[in-house]
Amino acid sequence: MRDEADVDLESVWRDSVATLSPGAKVFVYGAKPLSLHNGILIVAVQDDLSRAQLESRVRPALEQALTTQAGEDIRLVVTIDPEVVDDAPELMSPAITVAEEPTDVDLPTSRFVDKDDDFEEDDDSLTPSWVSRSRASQGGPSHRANIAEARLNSRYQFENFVIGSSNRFAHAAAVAAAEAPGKAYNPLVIHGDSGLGKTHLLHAIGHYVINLYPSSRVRYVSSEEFVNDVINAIGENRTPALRRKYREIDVLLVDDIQFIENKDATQEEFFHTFNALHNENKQIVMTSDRPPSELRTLEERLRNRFSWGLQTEMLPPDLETRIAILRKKAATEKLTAPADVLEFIASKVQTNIRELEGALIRATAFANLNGTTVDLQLAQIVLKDLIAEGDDPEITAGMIMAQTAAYSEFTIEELCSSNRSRNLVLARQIAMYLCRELTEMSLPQIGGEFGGRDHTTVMHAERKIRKLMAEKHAVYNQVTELTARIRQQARQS
Ligand SMILES: Nc1ncnc2c1ncn2[C@@H]1O[C@H](COP(=O)(O)OP(=O)(O)OP(=O)(O)O)[C@@H](O)[C@H]1O
Repeated sequence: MRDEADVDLESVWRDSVATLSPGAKVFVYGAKPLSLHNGILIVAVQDDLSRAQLESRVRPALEQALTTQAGEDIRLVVTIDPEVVDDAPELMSPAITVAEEPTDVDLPTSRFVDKDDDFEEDDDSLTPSWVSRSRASQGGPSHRANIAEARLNSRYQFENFVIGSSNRFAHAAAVAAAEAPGKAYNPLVIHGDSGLGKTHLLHAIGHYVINLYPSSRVRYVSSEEFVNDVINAIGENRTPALRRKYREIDVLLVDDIQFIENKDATQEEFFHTFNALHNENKQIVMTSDRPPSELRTLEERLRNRFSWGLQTEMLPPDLETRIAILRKKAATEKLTAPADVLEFIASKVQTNIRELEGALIRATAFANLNGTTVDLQLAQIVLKDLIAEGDDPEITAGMIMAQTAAYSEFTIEELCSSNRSRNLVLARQIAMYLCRELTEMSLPQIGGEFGGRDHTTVMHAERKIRKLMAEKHAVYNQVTELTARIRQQARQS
């Protein structure tokens, strides 16, 4: 039996719920696990009815799943506590399988120690904003299952997207495709370098379609996920099921299509999926780091298909757009920074909007922790080590993992393992955050580096560390120190 103090309750809970059937998940929705002692897991629900349903409909299956996940016999005790449940993060949504690993108790000796730690799962980033509206208006299990399918990030909407000359056309094409799916531009291919907003537009299309046509079936998928789906389906002899899954979709949003280069079976499957959807006037939108004509090892017939619709390029934003993006970011994330600081950051970070946002977050986090406000001098000091000088050598995931391992006293193998002890989780999340911030790797690529984790795990880690940096000196310092070490190693190598 594992030591209960070592059990990460929320992730055990989430993983257990994820194994339930869609019908059963509905009765667990909104429940919040409170504590685990001597094999008794106390869970809070909203009211009497929720308790009765949980008790009568899913108790055996849930206890079984919890027992498997926790590695010890678990019995459930269900209490009613509306206040606790109101605070429950959206990750309890039955429709969404997300990340792993929060922590919430004292941490043992390690550099990655934060005694005041109040980690909690917080994956609202994965919960579409229209969930609540839909719940109120439709609310049924099948509708919620649809939301899982869509896998949209609520932060990426057209309203949060700043339009400038570098992305105006791509934005207009995206809106047009969302307003008239399958009719305006089909397929729509959005291409451009890393961190320029392609994924943002892809999700925004999904949100907009669902807002306009609530019953439509939308699915966002990274092409790495598509590749995995194909490989698994072939290995498990369930290709017909895979075909059904993708061909029943009304709007298919495929991120980073360049990853299917060199993957013959995937290309074959995608070709047929593409044809099936296109023949039925279903909308297909894809992003790529290059124009399809430059995807050299992509089969000619696919390249040919991709040129049927519209291809639009996103370019690095000009200074004004960068400042406007920072302003918008500051407003939506409630970060306070004066105009000269925004201009300073925008003038220093020119090619990657993710890096632009990261710089703003670091500067405001530092000020927040020190009970001061951001001014130009502070921003210059804080960002000294973060901002690349243009000729800086490339930083790799390997460097980040090696430095994190050395600094945290964990091994690289442990960072990639499934072990969820609290300090290790924090070290792993910081390393994932740094991969996101300092490299151009996609979420699935980063997940792959860390023992084949799902891209939602990386998304969660990024969000978690951003939040913790603004709240915890220790975490801010660890991230800053590690960044400096990684940059130094990159310069020396
Ligand atoms: N025009 C914009 N307005 C507001 N935010 C933007 C804009 N463009 C990009 N961003 C933000 O920049 C970050 C990076 O964007 P995104 O992930 O969409 O880039 P990408 O082109 O898909 O990169 P990659 O190819 O590496 O996946 C996101 O947080 C996104 O919200």
